[in-house]
Amino acid sequence: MSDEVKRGLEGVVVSESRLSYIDGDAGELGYRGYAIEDFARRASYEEVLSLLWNGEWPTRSERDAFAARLADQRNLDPDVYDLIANLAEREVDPMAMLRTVLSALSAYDEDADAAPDDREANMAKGCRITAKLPTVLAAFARLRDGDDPVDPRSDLDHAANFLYMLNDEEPDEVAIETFDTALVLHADHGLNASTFSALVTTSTMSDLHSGVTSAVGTLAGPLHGGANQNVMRMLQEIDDSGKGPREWIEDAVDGGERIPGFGHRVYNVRDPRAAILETYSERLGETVGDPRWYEYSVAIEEYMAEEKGLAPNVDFYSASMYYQMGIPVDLYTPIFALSRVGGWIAHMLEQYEDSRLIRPRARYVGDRNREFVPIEER
Ligand SMILES: CC(=O)SCCNC(=O)CCNC(=O)[C@H](O)C(C)(C)COP(=O)(O)OP(=O)(O)OC[C@H]1O[C@@H](n2cnc3c(N)ncnc32)[C@H](O)[C@@H]1OP(=O)(O)O
Ligand SMILES: O=C([O-])CC(=O)C(=O)O
Repeated sequence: MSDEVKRGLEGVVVSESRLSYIDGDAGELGYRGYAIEDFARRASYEEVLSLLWNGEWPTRSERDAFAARLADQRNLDPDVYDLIANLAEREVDPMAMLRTVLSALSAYDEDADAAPDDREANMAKGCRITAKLPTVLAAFARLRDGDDPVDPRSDLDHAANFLYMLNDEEPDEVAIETFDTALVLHADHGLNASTFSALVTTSTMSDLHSGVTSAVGTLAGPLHGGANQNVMRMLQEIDDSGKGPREWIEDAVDGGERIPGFGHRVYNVRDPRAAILETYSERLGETVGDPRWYEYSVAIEEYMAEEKGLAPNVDFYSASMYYQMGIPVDLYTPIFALSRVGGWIAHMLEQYEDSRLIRPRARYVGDRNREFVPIEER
């Protein structure tokens, strides 16, 4: 058994998967063999979920049935609204809220007692979790602002319904397309840290809710999903500083800061999702007549490429895009979770089919053979 330490498990292959293909040198990403550029703007989040969970694109009638199944599960138990209201009153961080409420949802799940690897029960749980998370987040966002939650509408698709519940207003076509594409692009990405964390949890034959709860906690960190809100805070700091974006970023880099939205464990080139999200960020800037956030982003990208050889990841252009949609900055990471939950579930479904306990080792570098001294003699 080798004692070589692979810090951060970099480059270690721990399993096989048919879900997403990533070529980090070519900057390519595909779900189940389909390149994201071919479907990101043309397939809805519901279709992508169906592809990830079932292996094939749904036909129109399959898509409609699946979308209706999800739409049917959007309501929350009144106890869950009470929990969200309590957390909103305490002004907890939205990711901590999401993690807490997600865990609580298992208490209300009618398949809670099913065997952890029961595929039918897991598909049903997966639909309920995915359908309820947007209701949870929108209710929280409204309650903390002193507004009543807006009931979900079953006649709206997943993306449109979330924006409707958040703003109490039907979104326009541009907002729906933008948000739906963001959901599609964030849905899966190989064994990223949060997906891996879900898989570690369910490799013990723990249940789907536990896996998703572990994953939300992992996504929250600033090195992973938490980076998107830090990107927007950086753009706001630049705006407030009175400095140009290039000058600001140069000072930050010279000061040894890590720039959110740049660098990646797998991509050595530009993240292909960033290219698509950039077009939406640019378009929204033009639509609202304020290209500032997009222009700052472009200037930062140029500097980072020239001076650091680093390219943007998925969290970089999504920040200015969500901001221009009027979404509160601390909701960006929970929105990432609303999408990635589909990928987490897909990976757990895949793993349950052929599961083995995930249990690596650490090389022990501490003392050995020390003599025990009882407490009375210490
Ligand atoms: C959805 C996602 O999770 S995408 C990633 C979101 N996270 C971020 O955007 C946070 C900023 N980025 C980072 O911190 C890193 O690039 C990570 C965490 C994404 C990847 O980390 P790792 O693969 O461990 O790379 P590592 O931290 O070893 O970085 C390699 C080198 O690039 C530098 N580097 C990497 N990212 C950045 C950055 N954002 N800003 C400045 N320098 C950076 C490191 O300082 C390091 O330089 P060194 O070798 O001279 O010390
Ligand atoms: O794959 C990763 O390590 C991070 C990432 O881009 C994602 O989870 O979408």
